[in-house]
Amino acid sequence: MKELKHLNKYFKKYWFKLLLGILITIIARVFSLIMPSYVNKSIQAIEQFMAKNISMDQAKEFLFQYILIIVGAAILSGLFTFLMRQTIINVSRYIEYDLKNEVFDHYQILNLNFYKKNRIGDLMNRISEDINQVRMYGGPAIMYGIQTLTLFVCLIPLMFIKAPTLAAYTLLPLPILSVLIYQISRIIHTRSTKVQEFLSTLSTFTQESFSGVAVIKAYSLEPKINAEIQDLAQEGKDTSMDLAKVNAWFFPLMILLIGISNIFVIYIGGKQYINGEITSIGIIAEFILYVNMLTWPVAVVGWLTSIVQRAEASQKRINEFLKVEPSIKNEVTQTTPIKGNIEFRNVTFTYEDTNITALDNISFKIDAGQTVAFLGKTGSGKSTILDMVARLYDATSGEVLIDGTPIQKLNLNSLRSAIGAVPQDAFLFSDTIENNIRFGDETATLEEIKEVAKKAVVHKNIEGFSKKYNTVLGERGITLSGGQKQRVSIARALLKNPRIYLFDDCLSAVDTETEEEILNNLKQLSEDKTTLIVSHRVSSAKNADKIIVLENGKIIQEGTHEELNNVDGYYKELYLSQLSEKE
Ligand SMILES: Nc1ncnc2c1ncn2[C@@H]1O[C@H](COP(=O)(O)OP(=O)(O)OP(=O)(O)O)[C@@H](O)[C@H]1O
Repeated sequence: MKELKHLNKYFKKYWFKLLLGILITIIARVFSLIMPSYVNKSIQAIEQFMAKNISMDQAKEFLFQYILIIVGAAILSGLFTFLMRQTIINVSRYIEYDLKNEVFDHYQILNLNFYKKNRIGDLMNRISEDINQVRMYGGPAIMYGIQTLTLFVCLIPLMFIKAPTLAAYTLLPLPILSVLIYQISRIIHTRSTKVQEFLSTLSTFTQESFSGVAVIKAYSLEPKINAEIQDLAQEGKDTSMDLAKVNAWFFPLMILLIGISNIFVIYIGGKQYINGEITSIGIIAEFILYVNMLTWPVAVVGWLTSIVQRAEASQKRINEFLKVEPSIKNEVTQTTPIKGNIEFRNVTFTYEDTNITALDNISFKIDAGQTVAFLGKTGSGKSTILDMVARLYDATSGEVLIDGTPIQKLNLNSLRSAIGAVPQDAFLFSDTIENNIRFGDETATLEEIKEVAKKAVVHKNIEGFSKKYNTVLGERGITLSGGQKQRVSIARALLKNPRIYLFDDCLSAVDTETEEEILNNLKQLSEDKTTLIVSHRVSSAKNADKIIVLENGKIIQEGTHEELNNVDGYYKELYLSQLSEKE
C-alpha cells in the first residue's frame, strides 16, 4: 500500500463526497437487510393462519403490510445504491482525471532524454491502462469494500442472534469461497496481463506495418508480414484461451459454493425445525436469502485483494515516472526579456545515453541581429548547438550565455518564447494547415498566416489544394511533400516573430531556386533578429555575417564567405564542389 499513498492527497481533496458516498453505501446496505426478515415474518403469518391462530383477514392484512415494507425497503435500497454509485464512482473518475493531468503535466516538463529512454507505448500505457487500474482502487474497491464491511458488521451478528448453529453452518463455506476467488483473481490477473502485453505488441506491429506500407509494397514484403501476423495471431489466440479457461471457473465456483451453503441451510435448518430448535420455516427462508446476499460480498473480498494489488503495481509504475526529475529546470520565476546575443564559452557536451561528445570545447560569439551559418559534415555537432541555444540540453562543461547571462539564469519560458525553431525533420500535427502554422501565434488572423506562408514560399502550394488552408494533414488528411512540410514549418516560425531564429537544415528538401527566394525573404524578415542557420549547402550560408565550420564537435573554420573562400579548407572545397554541381 506504500505506493498508493500517492492518492491520499486526492482522497483529501474529495473527502466530503467520499464521506457522503460511504454514508450512502451504509444506508443502501441497511435497507437491503430489511427484506429477508419480512419474508420470514410473511411465512410466519401464513403458518399462524394455517395453525388457525389468526383469521384469513388478519393474515391478509399482515401480508399486505409486510409486502409494502419489502417493496419500500427495496425501492429505498435501490435509490441509495444509485446515489452510492453517483458519489463514490464519480470520485474515482475525478481522481482518474486529476491523476491523468498530473502525469501528463509531468511528462511535459521532462527533457528529451526521458523520451529517448522510454518507449512511447510505455508512456501511453502508464497514463491510460495503469491509471485505470488505480481508478478501480479509488472507486469500486472502496465502494464494494464498504458494502461488504457493512454487511458483515450488521448481518453476521444478526444471524447469530436469530439462529446461532444455523448461522455457523451457513457461514462455513464462505471463507473457502473468498480464498478460492482470490486465487482465481490472481491467475486471471497474470493471464490478462499477458493478453494486455500481447495486444500492445500486436498494435505496435500493425501500426508499423501500416506506417511502413510503402516500404512493404516496394520490397514485396507482404508474405513475410502475413506470416508474422499469423504467428502473432496464434500467440494471441493461445493467451486469450488461457484466460478464458480460468475465467470460466469463476461463476461455476460461486454457484457451487452458494449451492453448498443453501444445502447446509436447508439440511441443518430442516433438522433444527423438526427438533423444535427453531420455531418457524420462515427462518430457513430468511437464511437462504442471507446466504445469497453474502455470496457476492464474500467473493468480493478475494476480488478486492487482487484489485488493490494491481492498483499498487500500477501506481508503482506511475510513481516511477512522477519521481523522474527534469534535468532542465526553470529556476527563474520572473520573466527575462531576450535581446538575442549568444555566446558559447568553452562548451563541451556529451550525450548521456550514447556517451558521444558532440561538442568539444567550443567558443564563439554572435551579436543580436547577426546571421550565422553552421556547416560541417554530418554528425559534426551542428544541431546540438541549436538545441543548446533553446536549452534542450545543458552544457556538460563550459557556459552558454544569452545577452551575457548564463542560460540557466534565464526564465525558460521567456527564452523559448523568444525562439522560433525549425527542426531538421519538420513535425506537423494531424490538423489543418492553418492551425499548424498558427502554433507560432495562437492569436494570428488568417491574413497574417497567409502572409508568412507567402514569405516561406508555400502559399501557392496551399492555394492549390481544394480546401486550401483548411486542408487537413496527417493520418486523416493529405501528406505534404518533404519540401512543403519544411516550408509550412518555416511559416510557423516566422509567424512567431521571435528574437532568435534557429533553422536546422530546413531547406534541404527544397530546390535551389526556391531556397534562394526563401533566403531573400528571410533576410528581410530577420534583419534585426539573431539567426542561426544549419546547412549542408553553401548557398544557404554564403550571405551570413559569419560562417562556422565544425568537425567532430570542434570549430575548424570561422569567418565570412569571402574570408573562408580565400583559404584552403573545408569551406572552399565545399563551395567549389557545389559550384561545379550547379554548373
Ligand atoms: N539525442 C541524441 N542522443 C545521443 N546522441 C546524439 C543525439 N543527437 C545527436 N547525437 C550524436 O551527437 C553527434 C552530433 O550530432 P548532431 O545532430 O549535432 O550533428 P549534425 O552536425 O547536426 O549532423 P547532421 O548534419 O547529420 O544533422 C552525432 O554523433 C550524433 O550521433
